[in-house]
Amino acid sequence: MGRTLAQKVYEQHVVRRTAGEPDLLYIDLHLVHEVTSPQAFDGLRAAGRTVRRPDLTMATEDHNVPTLDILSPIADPISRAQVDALRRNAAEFGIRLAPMGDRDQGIVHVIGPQLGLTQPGMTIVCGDSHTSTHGAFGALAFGIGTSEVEHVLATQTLPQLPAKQMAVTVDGELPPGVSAKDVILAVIAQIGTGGGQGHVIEYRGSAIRALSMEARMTICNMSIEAGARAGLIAPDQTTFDFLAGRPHAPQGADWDAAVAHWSTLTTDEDAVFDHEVRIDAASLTPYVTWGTNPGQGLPIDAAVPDPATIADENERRAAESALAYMGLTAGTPLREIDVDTVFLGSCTNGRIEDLRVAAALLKGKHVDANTRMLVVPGSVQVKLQAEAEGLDQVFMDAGAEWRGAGCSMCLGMNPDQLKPGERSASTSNRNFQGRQGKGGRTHLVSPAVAAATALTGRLTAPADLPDATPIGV
Ligand SMILES: CC(C)[C@H](C(=O)O)[C@@H](O)C(=O)O
Ligand code: SF4
Repeated sequence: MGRTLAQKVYEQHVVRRTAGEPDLLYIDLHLVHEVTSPQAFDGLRAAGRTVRRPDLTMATEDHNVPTLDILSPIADPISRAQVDALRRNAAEFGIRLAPMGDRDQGIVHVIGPQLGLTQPGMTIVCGDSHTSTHGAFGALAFGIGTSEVEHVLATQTLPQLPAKQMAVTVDGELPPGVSAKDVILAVIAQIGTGGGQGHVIEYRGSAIRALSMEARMTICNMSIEAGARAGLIAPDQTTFDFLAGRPHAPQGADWDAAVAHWSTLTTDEDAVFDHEVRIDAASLTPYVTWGTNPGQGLPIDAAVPDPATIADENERRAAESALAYMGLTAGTPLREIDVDTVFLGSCTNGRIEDLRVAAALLKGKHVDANTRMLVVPGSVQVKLQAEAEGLDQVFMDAGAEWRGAGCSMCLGMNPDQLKPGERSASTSNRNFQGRQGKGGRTHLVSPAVAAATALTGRLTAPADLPDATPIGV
């Protein structure tokens, strides 16, 4: 029987297999950030161990970093302690670190691909659930817990059990103004936040093949929000073109050999998936979430659902409590929901292409008077690229705030937070209660919807804007 891409990459990394025990997988790349690593390094120290492959390990500061005034000491004591601990640990164990102010600093899932560290066919782990992002390159990439971080630091291996296999096939052409973010919000709305549990999802089909690497990363990033262990996309010419010339990409004859190997990384015709989901790209519209989990999303044309019409009792209760927390009334058209904050950024949508889409909509216009917009590049490199293209000026002229790189308002671990009762349209990936600050209310949206919403102060699709010109992404 044929094998899926995920099964091939998995099998290529098994270094020990014994009946009745998990497999031991070799790990090609270990990414580290300040939140989930301090105890892992403490464990190494206590056991008198070293880091087995510092050359396959890379650390960055992202969750706790302020996006303003980055050269002053971090004010929050917990954040400061975590960042200081990472600096000490990286120095002591000989790990490369991109600290605040460094050209390579940024959100861990943005810098890996950007540096060419992330490559097809690799196993990639990080103490962070959105490690699935790297699956966009045809890597098997997943989040791990802190004790597993310690295991990988010490041995460069990880005990694993094979996952179940799911295919999400998106065929056809996305309508103008509908993007990768809408695709993945639609997938999660369809299969639910537990729909991918125990599975690795492979995204396939003509609509996926047509996506840029940035857009593929957006999709794989949110695999975890569907409950999946990982998500991946077979590498192709788009992947190779993205990687060519990046600092850590192979060069010369090594590049040719790598591309030859990467080209073999596809799912066999006769491979069998445990589950298959099909989506018609042409039927998709901009999606927004109305609730407090990423599966509670609907096309922007819809209205806030009435929990009374939901048959499943658990889902009905979840919808009731979501509406209470979100301060929403059943039947309200989604387009009539006012927001006070728009956040463009995160490892889901903080890459250069996301910024370009938003800037194209904001150019020559002004953010609504009662709305603030934060634009936070996912990395210093994204920031520099955007500035070279003049996007920073477009955002600032439109009245948006142009910030330094980091996780920022994606989660309340740094100064960028919503106040209780504030409501955001956010390009991030989680809308859990309190995610962007205690009492804050989050609507997940695409970069295009974020920009259109910033202009009107209420949830808006780009096509709703008076002078809407169709945009392709
Ligand atoms: C802080 C970290 C452990 C967490 C994660 O694992 O995803 C964070 O990145 C998030 O997005 O919630
Ligand atoms: S940007 Fe958000 S989702 Fe991504 S790693 Fe940071 S906190 Fe997690």
